[in-house]
Amino acid sequence: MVTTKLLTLVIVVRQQKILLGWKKRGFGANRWNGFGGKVQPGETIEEGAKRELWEESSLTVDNLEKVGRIKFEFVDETELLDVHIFFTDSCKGEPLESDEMLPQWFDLDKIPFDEMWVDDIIWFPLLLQKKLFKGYFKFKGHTTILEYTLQEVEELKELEMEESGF
Ligand SMILES: CNc1ncnc2c1ncn2[C@@H]1O[C@H](COP(=O)(O)OP(=O)(O)OP(=O)(O)O)[C@@H](O)[C@H]1O
Repeated sequence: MVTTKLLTLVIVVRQQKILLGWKKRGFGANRWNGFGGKVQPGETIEEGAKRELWEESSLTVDNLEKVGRIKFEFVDETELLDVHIFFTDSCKGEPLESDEMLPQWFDLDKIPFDEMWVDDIIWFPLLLQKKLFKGYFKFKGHTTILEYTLQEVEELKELEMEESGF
């Protein structure tokens, strides 16, 4: 049976720099990524995104902008990842290291894509151009993309429809 895990990912930009965290443990360890994790029962996706941002970086934010949604499939695995991606340029506080993440600011033209998930270099340009997007990536293992689709969408509601484009 195929199950789907609901996940969040928050990309923080401030003063022309992007904040990434070095994931110290768990899924995607030893890579730079945005902040996020599993949505818990009883919280909305945006609440889950804010909670993970706070837990992993100590930053707070009033509003997150939803910018994209990507589904990930891994061959020979029965769990799909449904990642809801948010952006903020108005978070508060200073980032602090947590058990899970070591935060670091990067210039926007020096994003360390060679130490990130291999899909990131494909969709980050849309995010940085403030486009809305949806995508699907099929992985073999954790470093090979077998196939993918990535589309800009006009409206947020196109991200809400469960089966659209996937
Ligand atoms: C396959 N290509 C990918 N490309 C970019 N980002 C990816 C990703 N696959 C997963 N992600 C993100 O990685 C985090 C994992 O979160 P993850 O550690 O599993 O969640 P959470 O912190 O709840 O876990 P614990 O309960 O601590 O184990 C989460 O933000 C999720 O969106």
